[in-house]
Amino acid sequence: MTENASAGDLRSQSDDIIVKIRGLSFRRGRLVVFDQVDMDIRRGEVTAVMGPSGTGKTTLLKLITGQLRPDAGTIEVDGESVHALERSALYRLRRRMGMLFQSGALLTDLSVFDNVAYPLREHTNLPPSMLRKLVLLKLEAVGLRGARDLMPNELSGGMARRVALARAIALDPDLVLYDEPFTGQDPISKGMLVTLIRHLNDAVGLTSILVSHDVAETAQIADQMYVISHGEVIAQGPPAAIAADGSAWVRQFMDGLPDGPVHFHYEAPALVDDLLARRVR
Ligand SMILES: Nc1ncnc2c1ncn2[C@@H]1O[C@H](COP(=O)(O)OP(=O)(O)OP(=O)(O)O)[C@@H](O)[C@H]1O
Repeated sequence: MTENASAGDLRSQSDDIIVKIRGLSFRRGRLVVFDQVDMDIRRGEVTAVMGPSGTGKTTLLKLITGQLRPDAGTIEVDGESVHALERSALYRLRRRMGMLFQSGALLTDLSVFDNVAYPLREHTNLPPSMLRKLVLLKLEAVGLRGARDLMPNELSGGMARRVALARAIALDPDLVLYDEPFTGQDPISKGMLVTLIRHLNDAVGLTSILVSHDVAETAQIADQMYVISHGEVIAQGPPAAIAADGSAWVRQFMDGLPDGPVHFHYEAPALVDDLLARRVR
């Protein structure tokens, strides 16, 4: 074995973790969103991040992509410390991350084909014939090659989400971040998206981070799950281990119980004090 080969072998073993989060702390004013959080996202897997509403799941994705900066701690993506990178290096790293955000609507004036072609036109100088092939392959991967000429307003919600997914993988990212991909979908579209996320992850060789409230759907396809609440990781492991976790926090979330350690009310003074206070707001 040559020196290079052994170095490569070593790298492939230690590179098992593609996103490494250590001691992550982040506040929004007085609100502690994350307090000394550690997480490992393993390469090639689907990792779900779950937790009650407002617990910081979207914030976590924005921290991973460098849109937000932690107050303390580090986030490494493929060995690169996201928040230590110069702007141009951060943009290069971001190109390796596909994002399917809930709000990531399609460009309404562009056809399905042109929506998927958009990142390729922006970031590459591919000749048109090559670009066409790539776009058709991405659309084929989400089952919508035949819909290439439709406009976004001619698509169902589920189809639009799939086109957005084709666009998210247009630049062949290593990592895809999904923020609530199932929101607003009917059960059939939801089922289709669930299958598609798993299938793409394995067929294209991606790593997926999936933020979702949909416990059943997510548990179906995740290799690992993190449950976060009140700024901390309260459970982690494969779905079967989380399902067997008896802690009240985890049970409340996994079983969708309205009552439990997580309160329905956002932190506030006692209602009677608030109502009697001589204030205008
Ligand atoms: N721009 C902002 N300014 C101030 N506070 C914010 C801002 N964005 C989010 N927050 C607060 O940070 C916390 C985490 O928000 P985040 O959107 O990450 O939660 P989430 O877990 O994704 O919620 P949901 O499941 O409801 O989408 C919330 O309490 C929210 O009110």
